[in-house]
Amino acid sequence: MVLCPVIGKLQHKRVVLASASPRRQEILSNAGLRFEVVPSRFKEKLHKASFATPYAYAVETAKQKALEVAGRMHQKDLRAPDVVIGADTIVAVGAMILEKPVDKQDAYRMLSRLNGKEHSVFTGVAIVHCCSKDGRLDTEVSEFYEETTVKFSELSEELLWEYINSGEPMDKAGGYGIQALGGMLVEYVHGDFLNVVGFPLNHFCKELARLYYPPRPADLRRVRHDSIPAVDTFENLSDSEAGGADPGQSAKGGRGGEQADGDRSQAPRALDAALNGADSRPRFPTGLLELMDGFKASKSREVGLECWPCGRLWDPAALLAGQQVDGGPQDTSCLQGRPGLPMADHADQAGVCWGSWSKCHPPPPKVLFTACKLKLFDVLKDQGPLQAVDVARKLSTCAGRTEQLLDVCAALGLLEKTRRGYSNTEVATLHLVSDGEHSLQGVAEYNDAHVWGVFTRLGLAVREGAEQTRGALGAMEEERLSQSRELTLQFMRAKHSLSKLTAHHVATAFDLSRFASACDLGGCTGILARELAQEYPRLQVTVFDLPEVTELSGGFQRGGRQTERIRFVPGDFFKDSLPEADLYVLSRMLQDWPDDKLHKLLSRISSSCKPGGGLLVAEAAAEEEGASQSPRLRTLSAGQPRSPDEHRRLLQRHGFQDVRVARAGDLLCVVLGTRAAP
Ligand SMILES: Cc1cn([C@@H]2O[C@H](COP(=O)(O)OP(=O)(O)OP(=O)(O)O)[C@@H](O)[C@H]2O)c(=O)[nH]c1=O
Repeated sequence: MVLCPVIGKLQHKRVVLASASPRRQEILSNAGLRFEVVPSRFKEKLHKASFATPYAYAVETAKQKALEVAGRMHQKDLRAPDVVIGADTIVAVGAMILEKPVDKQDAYRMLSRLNGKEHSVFTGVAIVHCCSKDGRLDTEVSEFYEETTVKFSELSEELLWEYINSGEPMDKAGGYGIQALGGMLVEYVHGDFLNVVGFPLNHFCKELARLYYPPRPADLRRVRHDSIPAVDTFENLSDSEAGGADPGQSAKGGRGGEQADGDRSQAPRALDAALNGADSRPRFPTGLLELMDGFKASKSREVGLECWPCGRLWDPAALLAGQQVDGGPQDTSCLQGRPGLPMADHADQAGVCWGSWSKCHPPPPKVLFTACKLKLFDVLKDQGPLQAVDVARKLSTCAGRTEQLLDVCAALGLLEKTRRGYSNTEVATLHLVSDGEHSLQGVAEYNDAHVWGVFTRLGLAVREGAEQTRGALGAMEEERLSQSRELTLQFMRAKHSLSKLTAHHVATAFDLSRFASACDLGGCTGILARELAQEYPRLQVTVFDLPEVTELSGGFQRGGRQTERIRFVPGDFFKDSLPEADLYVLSRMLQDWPDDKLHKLLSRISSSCKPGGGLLVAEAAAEEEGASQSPRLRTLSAGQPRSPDEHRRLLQRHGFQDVRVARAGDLLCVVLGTRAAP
């Protein structure tokens, strides 16, 4: 659940918190914000007397902290983050400003001043939007402050010293920490508690709402005269209705801003839609995954050898040569009879005669993989729109070939081509930029480096009758396991990025609150475990995966409260005993294994599962009984999707009853069975 969808507005931006304060980091990460921490080096010694009010001092200090970090980061890699957040908390007794005590005596002086009295805590916050153009850093600063009143009880000398000797006052403004032992000194608080702790989260969200959702004309008539939107406005804003403007875009009058405003003035923001759709997760990128993945389906049923655009016939063995086309000269003559036909339409046909199509033209997945490998989308994200020659210069590639690559990417809907040059489309910004929260670069990398190779061998294999699809994929799996750490990491990155897109759907397809513990078998980097822990506050989750995977999973973790309830256990689910759990989870696992292994795994789970315990299975959904051709979500999976009935029978065969099936997120089939008494 996202309480404040406006936080999601920062989701696809590179956000930096310019603060070393662990409290600020915790407040913001608990709110669901993803950010890097770069403590500011700005020395907090502005001349206090030159400020008319204590809060003006706090705001200016916050701003200087953030600007210092933006400038330093820009200088360091000529690339500033998108947003830098700075904050400064001070305690004010009248006009006197108290910051962090320098030693115990100083702490004593401060606490004595606060003793038995009311004081104000101000936190100044600066949100700096950055943009680098032609090596120059441009910034737009939004700033605000929040005030909270705190009253201390009458405290004895002895108690004050005891508190000082606890060490708690030293890194805190005014010499106390209200969130810990210092809470005992406080008689009352008026205002935002988190503001005292170091960050006014509520006001921050309102400020984001003000920046990212400028008022609609209709709202202007009834807006209140303060600049802050009413409390109930930001909680109800939805990202899913294309409603959000980017402050950068709206300032520049860019297309995104215009579109958003246009939409909003026509359709009043439905409260319902906002509440139901208040989820900052992006839509499932079906088209993109099909593009990355479609070659598996087409290779698997590759019998038609007639190229759709040109009608030429090809030998299956020639499919192997399909890989060579991305560097070599292109034969595009067969497209000439159909001028203007988008490449994507050719790609659609690829399911019928993919191999021959790929011989004539660079196959779309290869184009995509090559563009990712060259970091094309990263360059355009930071510096686009760019002309082909400029892209070629930045990538150190051949200008002519780069233009071809850009044109194909544009035809595939990954780039937009205008007179100003090429820029990323929304799907590319979301999923093809390497550092994006929902980047699928890992999938592209893995498919390109490994899966492609396996499937290009498949044509030959089918022709010679040597192997079946699963055999080929089994070989891939063996290859994966026997190879290096880098290969494992590549696989993990791919699985990690896909799981981010599906985990929420899997975790919420059924109400799992009756289970106290869960074990995610083959849980890899723990993305689903995290989602489960987040959804079910009392659930303890074990991630069980091969030792080489659990060993590397640490690199994928980020903090947060849920992590305390997640543990990683190394092991092989075919050999080792399974960790005890009320609920076993297999997410996008079953398709990976040939039938013998699949039944072995299910019977091992069945024997470990206590009566009343559960098994949750999530797989790519087959469209209907027997229909199993969709390449959707088959990424990293070997076999064919099963229909809901096939899943039901599978679980029943292994002792699970009351099997329920749900479609989740359109593309997933999630199945929950309860272990019957033996
Ligand atoms: C009153 C109060 C303050 N604080 C902490 O006091 C520091 C203020 O100092 P700052 O200069 O604003 O921040 P910093 O810690 O020096 O970090 P930076 O942002 O890098 O300057 C911040 O930590 C706050 O949490 C608490 O943890 N609890 C409280 O009740």
